[in-house]
Amino acid sequence: MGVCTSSTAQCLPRQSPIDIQTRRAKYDSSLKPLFIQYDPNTSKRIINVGHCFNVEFDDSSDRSVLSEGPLTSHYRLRQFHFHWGTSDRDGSEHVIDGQTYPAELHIVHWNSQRYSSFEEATKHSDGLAVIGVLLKIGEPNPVLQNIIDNLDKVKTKERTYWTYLGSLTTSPYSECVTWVLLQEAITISSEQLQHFRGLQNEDEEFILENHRPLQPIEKRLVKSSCK
Ligand SMILES: CCCCCNS(=O)(=O)c1cc(S(N)(=O)=O)ccc1C(=O)O
Ligand SMILES: [Zn+2]
Repeated sequence: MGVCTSSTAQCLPRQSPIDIQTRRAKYDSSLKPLFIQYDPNTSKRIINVGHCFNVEFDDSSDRSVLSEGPLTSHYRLRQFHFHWGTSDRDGSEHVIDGQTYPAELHIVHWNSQRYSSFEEATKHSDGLAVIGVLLKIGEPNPVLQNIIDNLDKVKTKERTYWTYLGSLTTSPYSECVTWVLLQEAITISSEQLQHFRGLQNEDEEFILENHRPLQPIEKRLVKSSCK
């Protein structure tokens, strides 16, 4: 079955991002800890894609993978990128109990256990898994400064998360993403964040913001890995 990219009779839309209302999130004791294994040597390049910059990884083999948690397959690291706003007041895509954050990191993985390519995976409801990490203003973050070589250090030993079924937050908004949103935000300094707004698109205009508006949760349930 193809991925529903619009609200059709047989399925309600599952668009992202959403407002995570923590009191409505349901603890699911069957949710296991995430297994994250990243090899920083698989990082390939950083590329300005016009609305954002992506740090791309060599995804020709399962050297950097995500599994366990809410997932029933292993997912191969593809790229990571950030979303931000025109000021530190907002910029994250997901919102927690109505609270926006100044930015959000998305670490994109595709289901290499079931599908032969990233492009093929995006056509299926279990094709992608994206880890969302909220960024709050605080001390300059050395890891962010050198995130490419330190992706491995982004892993924290015990991490709790929310998870729900959603979509890409950029066109074509394919409903192929299992979202795993870490409950612990990491810090970025306002000065570091200002560098993001200095990026320019193909028309040499500054990319001042790139976060999608909230989408209706419909009948979806957000699960939590902790009580
Ligand atoms: C059918 C083609 C889909 C391409 C989606 N690519 S992606 O790496 O998953 C991605 C995800 C996202 S998101 N915010 O994780 O949904 C944003 C941008 C991109 C991108 O293409 O740069
Ligand atoms: Zn994103």
